[in-house]
Amino acid sequence: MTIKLGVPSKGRLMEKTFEWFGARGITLLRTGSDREYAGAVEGIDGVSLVLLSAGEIPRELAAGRLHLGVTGTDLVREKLALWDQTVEPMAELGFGHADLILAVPRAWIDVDTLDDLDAAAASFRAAHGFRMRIATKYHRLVRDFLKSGGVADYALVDSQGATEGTVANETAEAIADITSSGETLRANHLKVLSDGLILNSQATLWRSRKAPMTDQERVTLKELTDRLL
Ligand SMILES: Nc1ncnc2c1ncn2[C@@H]1O[C@H](COP(=O)(O)OP(=O)(O)OP(=O)(O)O)[C@@H](O)[C@H]1O
Ligand SMILES: O=P(O)(O)OC[C@H]1O[C@H](OP(=O)(O)OP(=O)(O)O)[C@H](O)[C@@H]1O
Repeated sequence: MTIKLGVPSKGRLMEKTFEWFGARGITLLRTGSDREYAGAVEGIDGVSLVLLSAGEIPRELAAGRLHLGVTGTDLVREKLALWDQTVEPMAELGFGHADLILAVPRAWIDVDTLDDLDAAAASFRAAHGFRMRIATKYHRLVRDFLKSGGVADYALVDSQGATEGTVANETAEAIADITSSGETLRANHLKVLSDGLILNSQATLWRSRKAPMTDQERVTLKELTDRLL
């Protein structure tokens, strides 16, 4: 029986996570061919590496199938309703920084705040006969944010990628997505509302509150976290 550590299976998050563990004397590596999602942990016994999509790590932690996992704050808050009852943040890793924001077309010169958006939403509905559409993959976070901001007259449109393109493609009027450098927003003629920051996110090491452990696994987990934190 081993402690299961979930890490994003590709891209920037995987590479930076490998570096972060490596700097603490724990080597994470992919094994097998380039395309095989198999991995190993060196430098400590009793820990196995599970490579999977960053978006699936919250669910696996909550289900207790992973003991530890690395993924963004945004994905944990979005995917887990009562996130603090199922997972515990152990360390912010200092990379994967991104802001979840609400943005509208730059051409909407009268819309700079949530209050303005609320007013624009009402006139949009009156003019078009349907609700202003906001494209996002962060349904829970956006709904909660708009509720607390007093905006109600909108419809969410699901967008799992290239979300900033939905406005030019006329499938949405506004978007809520992650931004880092701001390049993608600029290139798609969008601007962030002045009070449109929904969440600051970064890559974080999480511990499952739900994963069952044997006494030996408990000892291994303690040894691992002592070395990492
Ligand atoms: N441009 C960016 N800069 C920094 N971090 C980002 C950026 N885009 C996304 N992230 C972060 O990276 C993490 C993974 O996001 P991503 O959407 O790629 O995961 P995913 O849904 O698992 O993707 P996939 O299904 O393609 O594996 C999230 O926590 C997100 O905040
Ligand atoms: O502010 P920037 O530095 O331009 O980064 C923001 C972009 O990065 C992410 O997309 P990603 O490249 O992961 O592709 P996706 O559209 O498939 O999510 C995110 O969804 C934004 O589109």
